[in-house]
Amino acid sequence: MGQILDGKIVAASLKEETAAEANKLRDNGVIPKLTIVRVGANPSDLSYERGALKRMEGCNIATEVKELPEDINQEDFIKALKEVNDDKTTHGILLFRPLPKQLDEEVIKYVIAPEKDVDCLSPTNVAKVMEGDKSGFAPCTPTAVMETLKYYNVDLKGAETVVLGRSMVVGKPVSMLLLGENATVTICHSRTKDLSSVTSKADVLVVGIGRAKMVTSEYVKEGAIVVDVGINVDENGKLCGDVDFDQCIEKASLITPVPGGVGSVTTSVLAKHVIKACKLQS
Ligand SMILES: NC(=O)C1=CN([C@@H]2O[C@H](COP(=O)(O)OP(=O)(O)OC[C@H]3O[C@@H](n4cnc5c(N)ncnc54)[C@H](OP(=O)(O)O)[C@@H]3O)[C@@H](O)[C@H]2O)C=CC1
Ligand SMILES: Nc1nc(=O)c2c([nH]1)NC[C@@H]1CN(c3ccc(C(=O)N[C@@H](CCC(=O)O)C(=O)O)cc3)C=[N+]21
Repeated sequence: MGQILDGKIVAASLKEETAAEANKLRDNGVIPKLTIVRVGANPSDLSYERGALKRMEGCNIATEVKELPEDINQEDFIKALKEVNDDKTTHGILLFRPLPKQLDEEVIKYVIAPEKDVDCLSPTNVAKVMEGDKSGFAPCTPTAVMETLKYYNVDLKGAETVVLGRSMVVGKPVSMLLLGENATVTICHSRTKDLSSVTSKADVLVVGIGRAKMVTSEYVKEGAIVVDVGINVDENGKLCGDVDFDQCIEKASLITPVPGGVGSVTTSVLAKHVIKACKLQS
């Protein structure tokens, strides 16, 4: 029977450091601030927004939500985003993804100011993640995975790690961050053949696929460390991960739950990034 990797403890530890930094900045007359740009009122955006606002408040970081109409056109959206770029009181910008269909992310990603881009939309920040250049911003969720492993002293050097999922939000960046810690990284996706035979070789398995409880015990090696990034709603309307926790905890040595795992660390990383952005700009 494995042990639980408690995201709430990791989040609280990060929060403490970040709040202290925010207070130092405030003592010097700088008020760190995150501006959230939300288009429409998608439930998953709103649930992340609630968590983020609460976390910023706990860290003494100011916030503003710029709510834009669901049907806003590309030109008006870019104008609004540039206003936030130019707003001297805003240090970090969070843009919810995916954007509605009429907005072209391929264009917009070049508009957000890289030094305020705390969740890694800008190609400048994506490139820094690839290069292992820590001066930019890696996306918050993959960083939360790394912070969780670090807090629990998981040694990644030479470890056989398997990442399940290859999105730009989770799978690809977390693979680069693991590589940066000298892990051996295998990336799996929907076309991977014989998926469970690949994942069951992993010392550390990171899962972000958006498929409720798909990862059952045959995907997991005895004694493996399992990190579940998934946030889904199960048939009873309850939050659940991509990993079947009750099955996999029997085999894993360490495992993150949902809720209370990586998801709870994400907003603390966001706060940490706002402080980093604020220091870069003041
Ligand atoms: N904790 C947090 O703060 C956050 C959590 N999430 C959660 O993480 C999960 C992943 O999100 P995201 O990366 O945005 O999702 P995407 O839908 O963008 O990507 C899913 C990835 O998983 C792969 N995949 C899907 N189904 C399977 C399958 N049956 N077998 C193997 N691979 C599969 C896809 O493969 P292919 O590329 O071949 O299609 C794709 O690479 C979701 O549950 C989401 O809610 C997301 C963001 C933040
Ligand atoms: N640029 C961008 N980055 C994101 O990270 C992003 C996004 N856009 N768009 C929306 C989705 C959705 N998302 C959620 C994260 C946490 C919860 C959530 O429920 N969190 C719980 C904890 C869950 C847990 O403990 O695992 C909480 O904060 O209390 C929900 C949704 C992020 N997203």
